[in-house]
Amino acid sequence: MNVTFTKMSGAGNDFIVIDNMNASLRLSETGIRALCTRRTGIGADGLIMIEPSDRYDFVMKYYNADGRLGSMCGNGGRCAVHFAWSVGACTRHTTFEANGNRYEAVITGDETVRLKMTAPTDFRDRFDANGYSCYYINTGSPHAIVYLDSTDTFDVDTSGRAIRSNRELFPDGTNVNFIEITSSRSLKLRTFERGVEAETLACGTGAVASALVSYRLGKITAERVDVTVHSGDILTIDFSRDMNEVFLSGPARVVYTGRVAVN
Ligand SMILES: N[C@@H](CCC[C@H](N)C(=O)O)C(=O)O
Repeated sequence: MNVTFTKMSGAGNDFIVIDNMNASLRLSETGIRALCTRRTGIGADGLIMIEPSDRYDFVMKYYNADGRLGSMCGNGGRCAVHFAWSVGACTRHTTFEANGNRYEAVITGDETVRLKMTAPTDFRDRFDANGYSCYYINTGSPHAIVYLDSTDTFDVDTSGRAIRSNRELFPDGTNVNFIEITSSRSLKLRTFERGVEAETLACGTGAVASALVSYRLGKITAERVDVTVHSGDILTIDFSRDMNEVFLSGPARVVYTGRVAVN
C-alpha cells in the first residue's frame, strides 16, 4: 500500500507525519521503524499520525524511531498542529489529545507554533547518575538533567546512553539533557532521546524540562527562557511562577511531502 506523508522539522527534531483522520491506516512496529531508519527509509526521529477524536480536533499518536509508542513529544506536537491545520483538521487555534492529555496550541506565524504543555510532575532533587550530578522531571516525557560548564564538545551519545540505560534509577528509561546556562534567561541544550537511542537536534519536552528545573534551582531567574538546541534553533519556554501554565514555542516546518510503500 502507498501512503502520502509529510516530512516535518520541529527545530531539527524530524518527523514523518501522516493524515489518518479516516482511521484507515494501521502501521506495525517494524513498519514504523523501517520508515524512520535513515539511509534505507525516509529517516526521522519519530512518526506521527493525526487521527479522529471524540472530544477534540484530533488525536496525535506519536511513535519513536524504534517503532514504539512514545510519551509526549513537544516538537512533534507543534508539527502535528501545523500539519493538522494544513489538511483542514483544525483552525489556527486548536485543542487536541496526546497520551490521554488535552493540549491547546496556536499557530503564531507561517512556521511557528505555541503549544501549552501539561504541568510538570515527579521532580527529583540532585542525585548521582553514572558519576554525574543529576536532576529529574517529567514534562509529559521523562527527563534527566545534567549541568555542564560547556556543552560544545561533550560526548552526548556515550554519557546519554549510559544514564538512559540506568535501570535502577530509571526503570522505564529516560531522555537525558545536558545543559549549559548562558545567561539568567537562556541556556544551551543537547539531548539524548529515548526511543531514538541517539542525540537528536532538538527536544521540546527536554527544552521545557531544562527551563523549569533551571528556574527551580535559581540558575535561571526569568519566566521566559530561550533554549538553543543542537540544530542552532531557539525554542522559547514561558511559564507561570507556580509552573502550572507552561508554553513551548518554536519553528515547525514542512521539509517535503511524498508517497511511500508501507507493509
Ligand atoms: N522529541 C520529543 C520527545 C519524544 C518522546 C521521547 N523520545 C520518549 O518517548 O521518551 C520532544 O520534542 O518532546
